[in-house]
Amino acid sequence: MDDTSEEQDGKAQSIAGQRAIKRLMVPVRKKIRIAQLLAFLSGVLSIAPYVALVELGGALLGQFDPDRAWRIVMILIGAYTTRLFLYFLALLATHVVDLDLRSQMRREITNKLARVELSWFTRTSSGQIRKSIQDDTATAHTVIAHGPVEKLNAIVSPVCLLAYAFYLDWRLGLLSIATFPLYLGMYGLSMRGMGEKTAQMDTKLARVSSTMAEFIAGISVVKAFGKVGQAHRAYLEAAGQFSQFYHAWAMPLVSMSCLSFSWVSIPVLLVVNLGGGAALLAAGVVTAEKVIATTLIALVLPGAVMTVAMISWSYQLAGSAAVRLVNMMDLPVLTWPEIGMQPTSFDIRVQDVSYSYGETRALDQVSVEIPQGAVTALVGPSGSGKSTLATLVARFADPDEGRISIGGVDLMDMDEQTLYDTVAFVLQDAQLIRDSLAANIALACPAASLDEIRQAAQAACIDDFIMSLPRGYDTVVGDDTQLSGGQAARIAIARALMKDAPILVLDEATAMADPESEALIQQALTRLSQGRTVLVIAHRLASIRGADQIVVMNRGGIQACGTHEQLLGNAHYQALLAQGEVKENVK
Ligand SMILES: Nc1ncnc2c1ncn2[C@@H]1O[C@H](COP(=O)(O)OP(=O)(O)OP(=O)(O)O)[C@@H](O)[C@H]1O
Repeated sequence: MDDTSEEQDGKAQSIAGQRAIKRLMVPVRKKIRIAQLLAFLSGVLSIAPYVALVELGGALLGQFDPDRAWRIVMILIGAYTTRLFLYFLALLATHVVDLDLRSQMRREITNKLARVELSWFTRTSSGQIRKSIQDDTATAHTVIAHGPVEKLNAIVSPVCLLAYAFYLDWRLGLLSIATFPLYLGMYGLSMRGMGEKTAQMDTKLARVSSTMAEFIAGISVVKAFGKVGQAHRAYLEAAGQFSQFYHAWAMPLVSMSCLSFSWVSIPVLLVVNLGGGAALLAAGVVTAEKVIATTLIALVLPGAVMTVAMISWSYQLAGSAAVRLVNMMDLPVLTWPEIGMQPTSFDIRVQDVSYSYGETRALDQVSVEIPQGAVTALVGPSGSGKSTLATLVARFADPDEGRISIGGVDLMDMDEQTLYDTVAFVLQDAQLIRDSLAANIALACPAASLDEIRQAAQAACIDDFIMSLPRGYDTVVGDDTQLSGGQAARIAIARALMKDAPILVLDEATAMADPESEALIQQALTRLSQGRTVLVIAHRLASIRGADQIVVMNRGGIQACGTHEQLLGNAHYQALLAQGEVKENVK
């Protein structure tokens, strides 16, 4: 991507970020307004010390009046305490709002995740989800809890102070901002395009962290093949690009903003305000206390501009986080009927089903009948749409076109409980949870007794292994032990056996298992398949030969359907067998 399109992209991201922040704040807008009202009042009261200074000067330096001086001090203390108290209340209110909003967003996202299409999880990493729920909600903190109050205070306070300086004497007022146009002009120039640049920085940083994550995730393979240099090149390139971009952006920015600050540095402000003030004093048009008050006001004004700039930048930084949060909240969810229909038989009918992942058409007008109580094997080259078809039957997503029904009932007319009581699946990635082996097996029926769990484990050929572990069925996956792919697959089969659903969607997870483990898995699968409607993504010739029906897929369509013997004359089927897309059983 060239610099101009990156900048345009950055601009669009920056606008989208600010829109997303506004959208996130909608539920708390009223409360934020109340906090801002408190911050406004506190900002107005910031003039109290300067008013007191001038009045005290009058009471002590002019006609000496200790009672009046005392009253002024008391009023000053009261006003100053009230200012601090109001500011404290405003920040307290926004922090409470922030905590509420963050927990509301986290709850909303987790509720969403519970209803989102299961296929979304296959294309989204757990790292991305964790980042949104944990980090992005925390990034939003500055713009919810601090931004609205601190920015308003940083604007109201100097405006009131300036108004008071002009009220004291317009010439002193002008002196207090004499160098400001130069400062603001140069500072404004240095900050040009800040929003776009910040969005670009975020994109480049994300690239650095994703290339780093890819490099670390694949380090063992990369090392084993002696390609370390090649693999971390992507990371080095991303880091180099970020460094060049940051250097090109930050160097002129830093020098320009340093130059701009010199116009409001303390010596310059003192020379201008005290020098000019002394001249006016000598001319007898102002008093000493007024000169001191306006000089002090001039000294605090640049800080306020800095605060506004810093908070504006934090809004830019929070923009990308807000966009990710809004995207999560807007995820499309599967809808389920309140009262679902119950299938009375368990044959599956796929009618004219099409499904695309973005631009990729994975299934194109697929129709197939999967008879009850029989084993149907899906075979086809890699990418032909086998997994997509199998997961649509388990309603991981809804077809773009066409319908899938079980026992004549459209999947969309079944409630969630009925569907998942009817369909169990064992996929390549066994997905064990960080809990005891017993809990992993009894996931679908937590009330199951240890005896029942052991029966399922025995049928899945994994009981012996579990009993050999020091903590047996209490062994916690991930903490006490790590399981091999074959062992995890058998736990998943035991889990499906316990669930005892009439339909089984199966991706033969034997590809990576050793021969002994493969034989055990095969034995377990045979037991699991008995008496059920089975849709299996087959990787072995043995399971294909034994299947009641073989569906040959290619490029998202069905090429042929029949038994092994019937298909032997089919060119696609022969090609699959010849190319070894399905392998001989090792048993
Ligand atoms: N999450 C995804 N995002 C984008 N495209 C995808 C996704 N999953 C699959 N595809 C694409 O959809 C098509 C069908 O993929 P699918 O995984 O269903 O095929 P498959 O026959 O099961 O392949 P394999 O045997 O390699 O698992 C392929 O072109 C694939 O690249």
